[in-house]
Amino acid sequence: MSGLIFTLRTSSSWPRGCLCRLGGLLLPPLPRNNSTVMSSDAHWLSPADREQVLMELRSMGWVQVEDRDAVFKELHFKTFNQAFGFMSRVALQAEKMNHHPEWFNVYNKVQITLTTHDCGGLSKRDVKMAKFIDKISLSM
Ligand SMILES: C[C@H](O)[C@H](O)[C@H]1CNC2=NC(N)=NC(=O)C2=N1
Repeated sequence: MSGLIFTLRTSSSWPRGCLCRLGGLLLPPLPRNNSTVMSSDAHWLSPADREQVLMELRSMGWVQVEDRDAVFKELHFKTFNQAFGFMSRVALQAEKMNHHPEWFNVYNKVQITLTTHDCGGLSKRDVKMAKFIDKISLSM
């Protein structure tokens, strides 16, 4: 039986998992787990949105991570208690949003990386979480 056979593969040069290539076509991100459909805010940021959002995040001290589609920020607090209190509030928000930071804490410093694993890159959820983090850190 003759017929066309297409293979789905993610483009190597694009943030992992964000776009699939079907021949020469670029398809929107596919949910990692076929049984669940990602909510719209867990989808990869569009190129137009990215530039605007990254400009805003950079103005708040976030930087882009070199080898992955993510943003990073290091926060300093007066004491460990303040740092941990900050982390507790962010943890509750992470559970509420079902969107969790990658973070590392030493004494009064908290290093945070945000990216959306389900789409392999930055999404609106990362932006929402970054803005929440900035708001809470300023109120500590
Ligand atoms: C199964 C669970 O809903 C998913 O793994 C959620 C949990 N927290 C998450 N956190 C982040 N940063 N990215 C995700 O894609 C994500 N997905």
